[in-house]
Amino acid sequence: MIMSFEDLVEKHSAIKARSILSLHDDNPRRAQDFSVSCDEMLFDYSKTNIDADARTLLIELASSSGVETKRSAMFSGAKINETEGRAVLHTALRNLEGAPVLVDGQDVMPEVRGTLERMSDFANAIRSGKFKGQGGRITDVVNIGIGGSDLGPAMATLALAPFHDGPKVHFVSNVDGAHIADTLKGIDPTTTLVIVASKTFTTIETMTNANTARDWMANKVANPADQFAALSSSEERTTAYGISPENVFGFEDWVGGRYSLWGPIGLSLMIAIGPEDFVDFLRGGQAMDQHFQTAPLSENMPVMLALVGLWHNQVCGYATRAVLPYDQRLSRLPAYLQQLEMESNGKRVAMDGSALECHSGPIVWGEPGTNGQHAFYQLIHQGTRVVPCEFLVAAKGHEEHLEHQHRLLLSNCLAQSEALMRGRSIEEARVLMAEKGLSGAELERQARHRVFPGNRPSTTLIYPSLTPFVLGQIIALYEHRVFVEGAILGINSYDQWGVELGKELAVALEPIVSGAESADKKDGSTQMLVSYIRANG
Ligand SMILES: O=P(O)(O)OC[C@H]1O[C@H](O)[C@H](O)[C@@H](O)[C@@H]1O
Repeated sequence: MIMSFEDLVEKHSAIKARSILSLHDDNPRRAQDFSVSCDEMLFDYSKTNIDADARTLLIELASSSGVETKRSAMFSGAKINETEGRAVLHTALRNLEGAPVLVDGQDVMPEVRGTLERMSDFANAIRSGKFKGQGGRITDVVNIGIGGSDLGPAMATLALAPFHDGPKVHFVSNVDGAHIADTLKGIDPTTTLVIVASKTFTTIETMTNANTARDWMANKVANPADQFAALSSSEERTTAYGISPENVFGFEDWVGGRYSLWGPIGLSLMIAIGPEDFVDFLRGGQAMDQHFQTAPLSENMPVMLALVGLWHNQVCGYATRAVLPYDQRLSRLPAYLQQLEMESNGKRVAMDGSALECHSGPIVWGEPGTNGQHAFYQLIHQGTRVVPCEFLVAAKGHEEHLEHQHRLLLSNCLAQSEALMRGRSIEEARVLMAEKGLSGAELERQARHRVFPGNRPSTTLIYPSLTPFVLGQIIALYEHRVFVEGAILGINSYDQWGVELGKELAVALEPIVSGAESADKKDGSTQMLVSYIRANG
């Protein structure tokens, strides 16, 4: 049977009046029945209004969209990125001791393993002091990259702070000179390694910042190129830039930028935590790959995470999704997921170029808890729009001497999903106001402001503690969620044409902003802004 979103929308109209809390009351085992495990990680989606029938329909939607066939195609190296004619094989980067993976009939694994070994040797040399800068042992590493060449390593390096035992790692991405100026301030160029991370090695922000870093280093270091490394798929351009081939780590076009943390783009992370912990991170990703490929759809974590997302966005019509890690070290996860999810699934046409009949992927946003509670949770609880929330939390923190703080963190996380589901009725609010000594019209007026509609959906991903392995599982989980969502929507999750127009216009605007060319051919708004810049800049 071919399932469609219309069938699901119909199902939703039939069940939406029922509260999530009543689903729990009716089925004391609902939490167990509506949650999925992968190793020690647990994904609880019981605080949504998905019931057994809705889940069956969602799984039928996944099957009838060919998710399983498409999944095999991806893992086997088929060119599923059809608009760019490329395979999608970031999974090969974590295929440790795994089977051969063929692209155009050639096994890519020997090269993947060779690059991982070279990265490990290089990271060890930096960490042990064998690789020296002009001033001696490397104390600081500056990763210059943007988008996928920044968000992944920056997010993961912060996430794994308790595992850092290498030099200090910094990240520069923005073309705004403030970013590199603030980062380089106070760092010694003679003991710094600059890593230029760019798949294409043409990205204007990265190349501009790389040139700035090279000039900064050239003031103090005789041969700055010796203290530069490059992570790229363009050997030709890294060579032209003058970086010695021993310091260049390449990867193929079948690794998409936003999926590239697992290979050379992860070098700064590897230098921070060491090759062994980096391999543990890969093992976590690999464990999720194996789960994704083998678990039945209803027990498959990426599949269920994707289906819950589709239910909320395409079926219920909730346009955004909040990602709320109760884990300060995952504070860059929402930004990382914005690229992963919105650059992958923010598409308006299907693979064949026809207009999409439903909405594309949702708007993803978020901040870590408990900070967000004191900022935007007001809207999540009492605003007129429903925002499905995805909580993430570790059962155990790394700070053993601060266990009481971790208990507070956990209690807050659980309290939020409970509050969203349970809400507070007008009757309960009236009782509260009466207890405060109010009565009559004032009691009624005040009570109305204290009503929480409740019945607001959330999911919780809980894991033992944030280790390299667990981080690998989390990232691979979200990658596969994007894949499943894209496969069901019938879009190409692996191109990103939507970023091109702005880039082209920026190049054309530079001479206009600088005054070398006239703004006459531009629209009125652009002309006015250019005049303002010329007058005030
Ligand atoms: O790694 P690079 O080639 O420098 O690309 C960096 C980023 O820029 C592009 O605009 C894309 O939107 C991103 O997907 C990519 O990660």
